[in-house]
Amino acid sequence: MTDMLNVKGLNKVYESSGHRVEAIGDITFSVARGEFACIVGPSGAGKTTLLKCLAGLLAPTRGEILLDGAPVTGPPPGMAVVFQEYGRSLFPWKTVRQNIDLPLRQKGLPRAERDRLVADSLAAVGLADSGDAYPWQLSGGMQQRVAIARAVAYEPQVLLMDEPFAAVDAQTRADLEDLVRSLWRSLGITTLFVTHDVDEAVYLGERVLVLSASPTHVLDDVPVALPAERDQVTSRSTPEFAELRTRVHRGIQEAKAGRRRAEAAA
Ligand SMILES: Nc1ncnc2c1ncn2[C@@H]1O[C@H](COP(=O)(O)OP(=O)(O)OP(=O)(O)O)[C@@H](O)[C@H]1O
Repeated sequence: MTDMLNVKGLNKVYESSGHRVEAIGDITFSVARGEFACIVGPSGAGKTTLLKCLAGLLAPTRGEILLDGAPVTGPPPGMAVVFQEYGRSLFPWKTVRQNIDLPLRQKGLPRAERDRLVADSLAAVGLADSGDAYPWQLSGGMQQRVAIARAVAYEPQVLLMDEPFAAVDAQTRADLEDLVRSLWRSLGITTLFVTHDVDEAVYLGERVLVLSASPTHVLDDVPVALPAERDQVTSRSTPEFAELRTRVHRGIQEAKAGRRRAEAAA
């Protein structure tokens, strides 16, 4: 497999009026084409900062990000992002269909192709009948499915997701996890999924990257060798799942202990 995403020696320092925060110390990793990688780390580890850099929304202080071999210097056309705040990411004055269609128009696709992509993506997320609704008429989980449909319709090379299910209830969350995994399996989009939930990371990913506390580096890179066909009840209760969960939890404990040591030394 060739690399779709290369992150080399990424460093990010926030500086404002004399105040300096080194959010990302030194991160290096790559994601293969078609891979599903999850990123976990303690709160404040710089996960959102990392994703913003990957999405070209924030310039790294040092280091380099390559998307399919080309440096990311601004929002790349081949990338779609799904954020936690779905409410804010959809335009309330546009229908579901129009929300999904907008980036496709910006891409310059012809009408017939846009119509097909919108219909297919709505069907894929189980919202075939909700195209004419407005986002505010839908539940939180449905709105998040619209955000996912919009990302998928765009046919990105890479899909970045930043804690996309943090604000929905547990049952909806499980449904959305299964939806994202099945879309990934059928479409093969290279996916990077940030979560603070260890079980979610193991359940979804083919690999889990554990980040240290800020200034961040990669503490552990855990391959998830669970069968591709996963099920909320069965997969989560296997000994393999428990082993992976323990390894990732240990990494996060280590990250937090490292932060406490750094704070004590400061
Ligand atoms: N715009 C900013 N200006 C200054 N510091 C910032 C800015 N954004 C984030 N930070 C700091 O950078 C560090 C990393 O923040 P970031 O939001 O990337 O972490 P995170 O891992 O996504 O956190 P959480 O899991 O709590 O969402 C934190 O110390 C945060 O306070």
